[in-house]
Amino acid sequence: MAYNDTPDIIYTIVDEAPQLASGSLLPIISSFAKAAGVSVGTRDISLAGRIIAAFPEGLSEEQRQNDDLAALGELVKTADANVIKLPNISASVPQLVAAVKELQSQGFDIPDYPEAPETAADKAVRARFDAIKGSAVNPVLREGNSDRRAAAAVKNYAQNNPHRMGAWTAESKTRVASMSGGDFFSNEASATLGDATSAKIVHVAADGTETVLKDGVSYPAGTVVDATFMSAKALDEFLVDQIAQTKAEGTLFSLHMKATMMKVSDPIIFGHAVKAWLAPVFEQFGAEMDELGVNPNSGLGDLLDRVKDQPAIMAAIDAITAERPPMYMVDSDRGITNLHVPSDVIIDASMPALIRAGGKGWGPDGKEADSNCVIPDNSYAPVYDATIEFFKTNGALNPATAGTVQNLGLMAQKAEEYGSHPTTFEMSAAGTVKMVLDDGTVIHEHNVDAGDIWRSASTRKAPIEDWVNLAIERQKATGYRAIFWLDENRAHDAQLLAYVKPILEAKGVADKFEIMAPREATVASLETITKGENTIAITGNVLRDYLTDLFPILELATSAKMLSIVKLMNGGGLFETGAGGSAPKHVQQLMEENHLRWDSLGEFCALGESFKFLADAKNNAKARILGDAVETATQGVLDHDRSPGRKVGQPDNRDSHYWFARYWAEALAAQSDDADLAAHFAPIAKALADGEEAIVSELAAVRGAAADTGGYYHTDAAKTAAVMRPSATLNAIIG
Ligand SMILES: NC(=O)C1=CN([C@@H]2O[C@H](COP(=O)(O)OP(=O)(O)OC[C@H]3O[C@@H](n4cnc5c(N)ncnc54)[C@H](OP(=O)(O)O)[C@@H]3O)[C@@H](O)[C@H]2O)C=CC1
Ligand SMILES: O=C(O)CCC(=O)C(=O)O
Ligand SMILES: [Mg+2]
Repeated sequence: MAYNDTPDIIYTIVDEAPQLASGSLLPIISSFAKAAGVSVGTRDISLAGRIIAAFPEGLSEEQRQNDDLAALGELVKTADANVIKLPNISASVPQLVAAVKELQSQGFDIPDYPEAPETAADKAVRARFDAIKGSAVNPVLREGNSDRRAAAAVKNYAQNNPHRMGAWTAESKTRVASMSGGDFFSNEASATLGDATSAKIVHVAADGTETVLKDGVSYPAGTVVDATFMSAKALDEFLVDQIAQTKAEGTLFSLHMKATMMKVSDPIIFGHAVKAWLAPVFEQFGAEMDELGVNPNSGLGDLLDRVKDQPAIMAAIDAITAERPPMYMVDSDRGITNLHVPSDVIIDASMPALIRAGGKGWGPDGKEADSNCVIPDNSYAPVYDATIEFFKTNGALNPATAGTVQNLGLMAQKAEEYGSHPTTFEMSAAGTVKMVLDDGTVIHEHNVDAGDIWRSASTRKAPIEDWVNLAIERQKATGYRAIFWLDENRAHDAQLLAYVKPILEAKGVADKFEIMAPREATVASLETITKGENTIAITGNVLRDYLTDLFPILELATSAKMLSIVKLMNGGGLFETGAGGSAPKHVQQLMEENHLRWDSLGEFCALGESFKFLADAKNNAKARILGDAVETATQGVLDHDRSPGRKVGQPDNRDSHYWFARYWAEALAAQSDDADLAAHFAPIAKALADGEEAIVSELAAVRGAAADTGGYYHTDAAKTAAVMRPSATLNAIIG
């Protein structure tokens, strides 16, 4: 189904906390925009929405949904795109299974997720689910590179209202552990293709049997193509060793992966950790657990659920758990460990939170403790290692005086590791993996063993050039210290540098940029911001992800307040809200005590940018007025401390939207560029001010009791609206 017309601005329907917040904020945005003749439409990219769109055959007409993600994927390749993208669930298998179960319980005839597909029909269903799994939205929408930074108002606020930081001392036992070889980092090979070509990936077993793992992968001219693998044997030895070292050191064992975005490789690595942790149980009961459908890649939570009625297996698990070091917990009250669900501990958010807390994680006893942070691959682990060492030496960062690290990330067109899923394989046998071009040239070749994880990633020329040019623009606009976080000694980075250096030379700006490997760049950036100065981190895709949580969480307490712009390569605009995720813990709190602590500052920032983009792209003067007023309102929310509190009883997300609407209306009423708009918003501003007492008390009245939104993944629109819009006075004004 195609859409007849594209609204001026598209606001995405997502999941969890940001979607709950939209229940309150979006009616305000739509109503204000409409008054200025700006249309705001929605497109559903939620996990539930994507499942429904993928399996129409069992559904009634009313239940069916358009494939909005595919439609948006086309739109972002045009200059017309103006999309506000909120964070969505990048589903791990347990999340996917839970969402399917919920939809089935609501009467949607959706097939079960086939855990071990054997028939052709099951394999086809599985392929449809695999396209929904993991980070399936962002790579489709991100047809541009990433520009993430704190708006000046947000940074100023953070300096004037510094958040609490845990103390760091030289005695901290917290550290990062990574493999000393056999990992993706040490096995990487990289080459730049002169001409457009296609390639196939072939596995040749020791007995000469050839298996084509993938055929017809096509690359435009100038693509940087990498190949690497992680040795399963080296990984297992490393994990066994780290479990033992953790116990000896008296710290918590923690594993930090990105099983959502690295949806093929990282769940396998996570599964190795589950197996290493329960090694004697797998040795003794491997066959039985196989029968019960245990898949270690789905985590300890799923495993325990499947073996809970098997006393012998449960006893073996208890016995080995008693011998293990304590594990880093996701929720110690409920016994949820680091290894329960692969999507619970996600490195970009988990490591910064631990570092901000002074190197502390939560242990099974509900107390904070130092932690051994296991990050098997060495490509980016040095960033966290260097940060931790820096704080051990220098003490925690002071957010009152620290400068800022902005990020320009190479992200477009599935750049680097984040686009590697279709070309990642777990080896079923020992042999050689070859990457063979059309003309027969073998560009990469690795000797592998059974179980090794081999993957190829690629990065296209146009995004690389666009990224370097964006970096030049940003450096020029700010004058900040600008560092390309590239390691001359890493195969992939060396190929990138062959692009970067000539562009900088040709533009006569080579002297404005430094080039440093991630470890050195981390130290240099921390030194810079410690002095109160600012720097731009120009990075690849994974570091974009890691740094845009790490530095914001240290500087601002959260990455939710970030400005996150994707300048689409074909001219459109994609405005992401914040740099974080969908905050499942916030939903839990809303359901239990009707308090939503989600901070919509990211949405406010994105909204302002989106209006301004519309103003420029379509020469829409009213959109500019709306955008300027959004900035004033955002400033008002900060200046008057109207952001949500964390605890029930404090003002929450809904209160912050009331204040945002009020400041927005006041700014629109006060401006003199458009008399009609001023006249329209003057009575609204007055009504919002006059209604303050009623609105605040109506919002406060609902808090404390459980809230029902009719579902978790697929909520009921009317019930959610009732929960998120409990103020009749406010609703009447907004209309
Ligand atoms: N762009 C995207 O689409 C992204 C999606 N994700 C997805 O999000 C889900 C959760 O990921 P996770 O790694 O836990 O990261 P989150 O960013 O969702 O959560 C980490 C913590 O950050 C804080 N936080 C995040 N956003 C806000 C906000 N707007 N206001 C206040 N606090 C905030 C919360 O801290 P506290 O609880 O202490 O209040 C939260 O628990 C996963 O399904 C993941 O796949 C993750 C990253 C990006
Ligand atoms: O797409 C995802 O799964 C996460 C994205 C993310 O964390 C980011 O872009 O910062
Ligand atoms: Mg991230």
